[in-house]
Amino acid sequence: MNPVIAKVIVEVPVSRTNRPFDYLVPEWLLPILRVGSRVIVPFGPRKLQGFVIGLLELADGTETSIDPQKLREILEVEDDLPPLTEELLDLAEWMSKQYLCPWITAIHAMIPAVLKGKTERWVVAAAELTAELAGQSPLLHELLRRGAVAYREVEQQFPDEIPLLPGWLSAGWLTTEYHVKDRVTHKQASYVTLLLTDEEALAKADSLPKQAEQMRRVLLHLAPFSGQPIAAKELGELLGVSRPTLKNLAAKGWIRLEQMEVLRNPYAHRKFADAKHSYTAQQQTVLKPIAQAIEQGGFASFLLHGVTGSGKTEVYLAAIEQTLAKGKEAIFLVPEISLTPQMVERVKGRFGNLVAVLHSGLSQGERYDEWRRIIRQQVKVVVGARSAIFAPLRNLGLIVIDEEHENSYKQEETPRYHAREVALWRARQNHGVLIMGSATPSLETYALATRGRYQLLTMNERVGNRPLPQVHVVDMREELLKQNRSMFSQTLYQMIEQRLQNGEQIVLFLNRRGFSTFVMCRSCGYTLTCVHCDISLTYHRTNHTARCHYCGYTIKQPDHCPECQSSHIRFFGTGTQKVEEELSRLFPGIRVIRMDVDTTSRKGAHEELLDRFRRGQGDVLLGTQMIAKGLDFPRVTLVGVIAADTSLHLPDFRAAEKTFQLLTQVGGRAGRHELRGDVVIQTYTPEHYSIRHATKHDYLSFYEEEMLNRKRTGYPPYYRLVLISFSHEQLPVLIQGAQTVADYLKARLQPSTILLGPVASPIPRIKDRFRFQLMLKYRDEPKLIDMLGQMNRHFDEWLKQQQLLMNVDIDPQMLL
Ligand SMILES: Nc1ncnc2c1ncn2[C@@H]1O[C@H](COP(=O)(O)OP(=O)(O)OP(=O)(O)O)[C@@H](O)[C@H]1O
Ligand SMILES: [Zn+2]
Ligand SMILES: [Zn+2]
Repeated sequence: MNPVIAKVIVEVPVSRTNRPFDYLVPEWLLPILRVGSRVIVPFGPRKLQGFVIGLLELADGTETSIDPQKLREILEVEDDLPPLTEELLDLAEWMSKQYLCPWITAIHAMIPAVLKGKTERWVVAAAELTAELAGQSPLLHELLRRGAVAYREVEQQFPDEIPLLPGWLSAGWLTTEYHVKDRVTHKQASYVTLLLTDEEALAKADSLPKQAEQMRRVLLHLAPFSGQPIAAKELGELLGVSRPTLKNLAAKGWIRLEQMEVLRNPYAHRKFADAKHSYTAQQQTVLKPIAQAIEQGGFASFLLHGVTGSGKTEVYLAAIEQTLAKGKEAIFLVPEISLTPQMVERVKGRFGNLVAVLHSGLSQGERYDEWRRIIRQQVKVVVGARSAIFAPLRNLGLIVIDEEHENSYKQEETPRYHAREVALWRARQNHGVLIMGSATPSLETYALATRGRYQLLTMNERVGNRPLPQVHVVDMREELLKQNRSMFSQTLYQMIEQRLQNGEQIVLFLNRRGFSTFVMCRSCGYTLTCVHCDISLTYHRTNHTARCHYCGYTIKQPDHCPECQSSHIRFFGTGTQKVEEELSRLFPGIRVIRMDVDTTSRKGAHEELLDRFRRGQGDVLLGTQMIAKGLDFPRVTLVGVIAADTSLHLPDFRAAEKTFQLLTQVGGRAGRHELRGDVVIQTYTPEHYSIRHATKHDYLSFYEEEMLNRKRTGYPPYYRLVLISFSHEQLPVLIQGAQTVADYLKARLQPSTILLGPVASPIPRIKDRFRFQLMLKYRDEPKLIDMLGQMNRHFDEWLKQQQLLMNVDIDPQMLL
């Protein structure tokens, strides 16, 4: 037998060990060790977890510098099915280069938390384990009797049988599972599985003595369900059989009694309706090229630009259906906040049990269960938020990204990946189709589509020719002149009143982005901006200054507006609670359902509130960003935006884009069905182009105007950005460190690349650590990523000595 060497990425997340180590695979582990397996290896004096990224058999004459004699052995393989596919391992390698992170960090982004945290390993009886086989070993016997045995117990009670486990695993007699040790622990239940065939069971039932009435009843009941686990509780309730009866049957080897974790299905209690329509003309038009691409196979990418309510979801579902018909699998990404029961219902309604749903509302255990169904190849469609892009499907044919412009597709911690980029990589690798959809595509994506990098598909009409809602813009400066100091304009007030009379519903949206951070004149709408950067200055309460967070420009907070001399100049903001109070004061008896971080922190609260609103138990749904998208309520005929400006004056070059997107998306919630809709946007800057174009639902005009701005100011998509941020407890060390890195970069960057900073970060101190940043703007610097990788390695030791944290963010989304 030739020695087999495994290349293992070990769980030490420091870049010094960002390379695989060689280990020898002991013969007894060969049956289950695969590329992608999770293993335990000796590392120095410790035992660590790691992942096998490659296997090498040393046949005679294999050219290698490895001396197997010197290698240490892998101690254990932790799962019967490897949690990572070879494709995902390649992806991890690519991510580690692209996003400058250790391999192990990229791998961790791909697997459920359960496989990282404190977990307890169990050995569980599987389908092929029969009474006859169980006779061979005390452990197997125990397994058949109890269904599952903790690995801890195996080590203590049956140590001699450990080397046999891999063989049994690969024979399908047993599996291993991980149960989370913390409080989100697994659900335990007893299950009974008939191990006899239908006829055998009937025969045995006949042969039983009279006094074994209970046993007979169980056999007769189970006969039609041979091999299927039935809840013991159910048997108890139905047949009135007792626990000892089941134990007796198990001892005879006729049934298996499993005291084990149930695969939780968080949607088990829901009924899903499948509402399939005949496609509209526009849906048919866009589906044609998509269908062709799926039919042909091979990589293809589309941007589906469809106005709100144009039926994009229906297009995605059709594409998924066709992909499955070709024998392939699909990933359907949606932003976390759109992962509402409504959305899940539509997908489950169409594809039923072939769907796994992954989102943060699930407990760790539930997530792990859904993920395990994918690993076991029991599902064909994975719906989920950002990290679902790593679903370990083996035959991926289609990736859909709904609301492609959403921020949440970018992970804001290491690895700082963008799901869109990962999706492109996977679609290419799998020769699959990528569909990105949005009513308000990001500028980056739309620009690429106009240059032919993605095929652009457009749907500019709502389903059933329903009109887009009429948008009314209210100038809040005039309201102030009219002595109206309430947060509701006359227009909005009257429209709310009228909806209440008609028994129709209202969505009120409070833009919380940029809450109270910018300085604005309430008389004329003037805001303080940086003279160098065209970006709003951020208010600092501590010393009453306003500062630019890109270049550091600072001024004292003025007492009077520089434009109109009014003294009503101050920082800006309102909370949802205040709006709710005001509503109750103005409209006594109004039923408000408030959705914000406070009311939705409890698990399931989000769904519950939406459900109440859907059932008509509220007149108003009042909320922040989380109500802006994906919702489809037939009785909503009015959408009000309390203050459109807050997101407009963020110190972020995407402020106008974000505002346009938000206004268009919230507006899109009105009048989606038979009833016509109105949208009221309250603003102090009605002339701003993002508001003007949103009013007319005019994406293209907005796009063109914004592109000109980006070109002028040198921002994406014309330039690309890298944000390098630093933090330290002591300001002098921090500034010195940032400057040192800046000098290093300056010496190596091409002259055309712009380096901004070092300058204090927009949030200059978090948890007692000061923060500074550098920003790179570049157009054409092909070696930049490599160079940043070198920079990382160059400063690694030094940063650690200085206790300085440095973070590199490629194509940053959040500049705060
Ligand atoms: N061909 C069709 N015939 C009839 N109704 C349809 C059709 N396609 C979609 N619908 C319905 O129209 C409504 C809007 O469709 P859908 O939610 O797919 O739009 P969307 O483009 O995803 O909207 P948004 O981007 O605003 O979330 C839904 O209630 C959907 O069930
Ligand atoms: Zn500036
Ligand atoms: Zn003013």
